[in-house]
Order: sequence, then C-alpha cells, then structure tokens
Amino acid sequence: MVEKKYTKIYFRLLPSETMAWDYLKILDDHKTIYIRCLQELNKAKESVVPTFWTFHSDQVFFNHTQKEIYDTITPDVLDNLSNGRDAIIMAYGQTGTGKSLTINGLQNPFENRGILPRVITDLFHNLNKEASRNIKMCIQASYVEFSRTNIYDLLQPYPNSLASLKEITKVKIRSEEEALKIIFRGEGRKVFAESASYPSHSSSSIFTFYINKKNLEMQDNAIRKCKLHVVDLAGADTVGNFSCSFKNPYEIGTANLAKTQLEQFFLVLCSQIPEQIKLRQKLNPMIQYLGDSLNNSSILRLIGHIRVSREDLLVTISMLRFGEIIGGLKSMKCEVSINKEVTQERVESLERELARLKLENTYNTILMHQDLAKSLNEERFAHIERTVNEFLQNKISHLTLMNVCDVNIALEILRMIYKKCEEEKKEVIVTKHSSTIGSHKAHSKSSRLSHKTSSTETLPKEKTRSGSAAAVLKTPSKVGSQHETGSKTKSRTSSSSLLKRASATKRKSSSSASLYDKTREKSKSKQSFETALMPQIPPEYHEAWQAYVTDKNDEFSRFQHFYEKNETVAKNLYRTYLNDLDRLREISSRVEKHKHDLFLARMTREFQRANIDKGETVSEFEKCSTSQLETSQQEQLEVQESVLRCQTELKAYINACKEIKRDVKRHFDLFCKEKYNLEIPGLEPCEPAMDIVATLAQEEEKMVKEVQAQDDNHEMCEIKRFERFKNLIEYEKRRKRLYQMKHREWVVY
Ligand SMILES: Nc1ncnc2c1ncn2[C@@H]1O[C@H](COP(=O)(O)OP(=O)(O)OP(=O)(O)O)[C@@H](O)[C@H]1O
Repeated sequence: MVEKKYTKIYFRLLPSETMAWDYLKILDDHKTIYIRCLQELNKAKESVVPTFWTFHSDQVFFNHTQKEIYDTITPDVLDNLSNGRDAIIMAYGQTGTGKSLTINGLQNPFENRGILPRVITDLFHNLNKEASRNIKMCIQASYVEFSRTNIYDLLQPYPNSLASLKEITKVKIRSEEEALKIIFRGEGRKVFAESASYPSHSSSSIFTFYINKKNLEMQDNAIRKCKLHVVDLAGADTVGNFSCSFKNPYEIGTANLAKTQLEQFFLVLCSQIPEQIKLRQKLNPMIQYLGDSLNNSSILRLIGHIRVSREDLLVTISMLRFGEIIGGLKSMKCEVSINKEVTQERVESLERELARLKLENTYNTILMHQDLAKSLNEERFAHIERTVNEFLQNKISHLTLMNVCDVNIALEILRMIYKKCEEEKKEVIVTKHSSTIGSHKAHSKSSRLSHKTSSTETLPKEKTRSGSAAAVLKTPSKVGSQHETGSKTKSRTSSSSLLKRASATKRKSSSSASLYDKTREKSKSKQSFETALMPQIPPEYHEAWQAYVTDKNDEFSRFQHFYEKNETVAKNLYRTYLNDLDRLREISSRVEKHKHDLFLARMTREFQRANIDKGETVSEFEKCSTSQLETSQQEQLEVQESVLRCQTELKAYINACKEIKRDVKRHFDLFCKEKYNLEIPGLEPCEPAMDIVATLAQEEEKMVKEVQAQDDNHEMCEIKRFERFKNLIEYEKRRKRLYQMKHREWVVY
C-alpha cells in the first residue's frame, strides 16, 4: 500500500450557479464529502431518509483561490524534493472541471496562475538559497503529452514531436523566465478540442523537473537526483454527457482507460507483487513514463476535480473512489438525515426566496387589480391614445403599457376606433350607393359629368377618412385644427358633406373627450360595487377576494347585478323619502300657522262674547283658518303615510342588500374552500355599509326632536297667551266694575 503520509488526496469543486447541494454535501471540517446514493434516486422515493456515500480527503477546495490551493498542496512537496524524494502532483477529474486551471492557469490573470508556474518560482528561489549554502543545483525539464497511444515531445516541433519514451528531450533551465518560455511553447503544441468553448485537452500531459543536487562542501561528489512530475490527466467522462459533447467517444474511452489503468496500478502497488506492478506499468505508456516515481516512497498529491450536478453524479462518485483507492482509504456507507449547517443555510435561502416571491406576487397583484383609472390624469390618457394611434399607424413597433389599467384603456380606445371605422365604412357604402343611383338616373352629358366629379370627390374623402379615423384619438384642439386645414382645401366638396364631416368630427371629439370620463365612471362604479360586496375578511384574504372577483365568476356577476339594481332602487327611494320629509316639514309649519290663526280667531270671539255680550258669532277669519287647517292636516297625514311607506320599503331593500352580501360571503367561502382549501376563520356576515341607513336614522331623530321642540314651544306659547288673555279679560271686567262703582258714588254724592 502506498504510504499514507506521502500521499494526499484533495478535491476541488467547480463553482457554478446551480450547485446540486441536495446530492452532495461537505462536512464542516472541509475534509469529508457526502454523495447521495444513486440507487435511492432511481427509486425516486422522496420520503426516504437520504443515504450518502462518505469520502474522506485531506482537503476539499470550494471557492478557494489558486494561491490558497498552492499553499496547501506544495510546501512539503518542495521540502521533500530537497531531500531527494520524487514527487508527483496530479490533477484528474471530469472534463471541464478545472484541471488545467489548477495545474497551469496560463490563460488566466497572473494572480490566478496555477501550480506549475508557482513551483518554478519557488524552485528557483530555493536554488538561489542552496547556492548561498554551497550547494549546486541543476534543473532540467521535459514536457510530454500522451495522446491516444502516442507520446508527443512538447519540446520538439511537429512532426519531430512524435517520440518514444527513450527519446524525450530534456532541457536545462537556468532561470524562471526560461522555464516559463518552455511551458508556453509546450502548451502551444498540445492538442485542443476545436469545438470546445475553452481550451480543452483530450490527452494527458506531464511536465517533469529533473533536479540534481551536489553539495560542494562534501568530499564524496555524490549527486542527489529527484524528479517532480506535474500531471494534467485527460478528463474522464461518460459518452453522451453534455459537458463533453465536443469530445469523440474514442477520446473519452482513451481517457477513461488511462484512469482505470492508473487505478489498477495503484491497487497492485498496494499488493506489493513486483511482477504484477511491472505488467501494469507496461500496459500504459504514461505509467511507464512515470516509472519509479510512482511508488510508495514518493510524494503523491492528487487533486480530484468534480462538478456538483445531478447529471454528473455517476462520474463524480467514480472520481471520489479513484482518490480513495490511491489514498488507500475505503469508502463507507452512512445515513445522513440532515447536515445541519447546510440545511439551515438552505432553509434560510428558501425563506429569502419565498419572501422575494411574495413581494413580487404582491407587486403583481397590485398591478393586476389596482384600478388606476380613478387616479389617471388626462395627460396620461392622452398619452395612451397617442401611443395606440402611433402603433396603429406603424410608427412604433411596440405598445408599451405600464399596467392592466393601461391595457384596459388601450383596449377601450381600440374598440372605439373599430366602432368609428365600422360607422365610416357604412357611411362610405351609403355614399357610394346613392351616387350610383344618381348616376343611373342622370342621362344627360352634364349629369354624367357631375357624376364624374362626385366620384372623384369620393377618393380624397376616403383618404381624409382614413386620416380622420386615426384622428379619433387626437385631442379636441388637434381635431379642430385638422378640420380647419381640411376645410381650406374643400372648395370642391359639397356643403352637405362638409356639414356631415363637421358633425362627425364633433361627435368624434366629444366621444374622445367623454371616453375618458366614461372609462373612469365605469371603473369607478365597478370598483365601488366590488368593494361594497366585499365581506369583512382579514387582510391576508384580500388576495383571495381579488382572485374570486377576477375569476370568471358568473355567480358573482349575478350577485353584483342584483346588488346594483337593488342599490339603484334604494337610492331613488331614498331621494323620494328626503323630498317627502321636506314636504312634511313645510306642511307641519303650515299646520302650525293655521292652528295659531285659529287660536287667535277663537280668542277674539271669546273676548267679544264676554265683553260685548252679543252672543256667539264666528268670524270669516276663523272659518278660513279652520278650513285651511283641515286641508293642511289632511295633507300632512298623506305625506306622513308616504314617509312611513318609504321607510318600510327602504328597510326591505336594505335587508335585500344584506341578504345578497350574505350570499356573496357564503359563495366566497365556498370558492376559498374549493380553490385553496382555505377556511376563513371567525368572520361575521358584514353589516350593510350603506349611508342611507345612518342618514335615515339621523333624519328621523332630527325630525322627532324638531317636532318635539315645536310642540313644546307651541304648548308654552298657548298657555302663556291664554293666561295673558285671561288676565286681560279680568282686567277689563275689574276696570268696568270700578268705573260703575265710582260713577254711582259720584251720582250719590
Ligand atoms: N474553480 C474555477 N473557478 C472559475 N472558473 C473555473 C474553475 N475551474 C474551471 N474553470 C473554468 O472552466 C473552464 C474549463 O477549465 P479547464 O480548462 O481548466 O478544465 P479541464 O478540466 O482542464 O477541461 P478539459 O478536461 O476539457 O481539458 C475554463 O474556462 C476555466 O476558466
């Protein structure tokens, strides 16, 4: 078995926007990876507690920088190199998962350079350090590519590059710059997949440093030799995978075979049977090339590259197993119900997503249902008209409308245009028909001429019409000005057609102007009835109510229709009721006046009877007051009856409205239950929100108070007046008696 301390396994995850975290999880220590068992996924049982395969590694890299990766992997490699131990740094993995980036990274910015350029920097840094300690170091390099069954020497130009293992070029490198030049040269000679979106290699490549060290202070002249192989293995994959669509099956097969042979070689390496090891070495030129470096005393750093997606799960598992085999570790099966941290993160992200969606939904609901026609100003309306007009005239390619209200208005405008066009079409047909009849009747040359003139008139007329059809949407001032300019050129047109046109224009402008009001009016009343019929529901059910209202709901339309009818009748009735109340007030004051007159007349009669003692005579004034009072009282009775009738009827209509509302509520409950399986909790049937009821009660109260006050005043008045009259009469009687007494006394004396 390969000695564990010299072998380290790393995994690098390819970052992507759509990471399938349901299938792959990383433990907090960033050393263990869990991969969902494929068998379970095939069963497609969602309720199953997910089972994962566990894979251990020395480090899992995810969103790590190139420098962080280099710093983790290489320090002890370079240290061991100084001690004369061979080393291999190998990147393997699926196609397009970042092997070349990890190893070379030459296409990337300088700070993202890969392991190879960084190793060169450190090697030459070490070389300088060793030189100061009297150690002579010589570095040579070779760069080879294993494509299919061939070996290419990347330090030789093609066709000389085709080589055997014994002929590989070794170049002495004296500086970092020289080394980089070699790498770039070799890189340019590699085989690339033409149709790939990035420089994809279908073959494996190895850059080898041959390091010879001699301590000048030692007498033995011994040279320590070691090799460092930096391997970029061909990407293994599954034929038919989207990620390797640019590779042919032969290339994929070769890459998979190389990986399998390497895997088997490591297995026999563990068994320590030399014949088996040699046999396996011979099977693969790359393993042969690596030769003695690939043994259990070498430093081995393997970086497995994986992509986290459902499609690549199979390849990912094979990559992780490969790593474990090389690392001499065994994978185990375990049950992971929940990886807490990841799940928590997932829950939080889902909650955020939910909140965002809710907000978006609210926004859409507002846009969908808010009736902006009420708050729409005339400028905006005119703007929509103009836009629709321009759209119809092909001046603009798109009709940009901001919300549903805009759409409704635009549709209404289109309907108006269509209506106008239809009318005009009819008009044209009628004109044509009448002119045809005229032409048939006319026999003389002159009449034929006039027919000609009239038919030539039709053309500009039609032309203007098509223009005027577009002008339907123009503002009245514009229409007027168009009419003015049009009239200047109309010397040929008959006065009747001018008149017709003028009236048509007038109609158009008025209809255009009234369209705004109509639309507003319509939407206003519709809105008010929808609101009036809305039961008392908690705010969170308002969306459901909007859905209920906008749903193709015949029942609700029926309710709305009845409610509307009922409301209209109730309103008319209420108006009658108010009129009757006014009349009643006026009659009551008349009755009071007549009563007062009658009272005065009776008092006068009383006074006269007591004073003059002439017997009872009824004056004309008293007779008139009596008859007027009787008439007024009769009238008052009738109006009172009418008021009472109005009241009763109003109450009936209000109850009917209440009943409709209750029905709406019941139907809405049913709708919620069926559509959303939603119970609306603890809702009382709403009370009628009609102002009429409140006003009615107020009016009644006011009237009762007024009548009471009037009655009170009247009674008080009557009592006082009666008292005064009584006093007056008494006073007169006493004065008379005194006068008579004095007169008698005076006579006696
Ligand atoms: N960790 C990463 N971060 C950002 N981009 C990456 C990462 N890994 C790979 N890429 C990008 O993915 C693409 C493929 O990378 P790269 O060529 O290194 O993959 P590869 O495994 O060598 O592919 P192939 O097997 O086809 O040669 C490149 O454009 C690279 O920049």
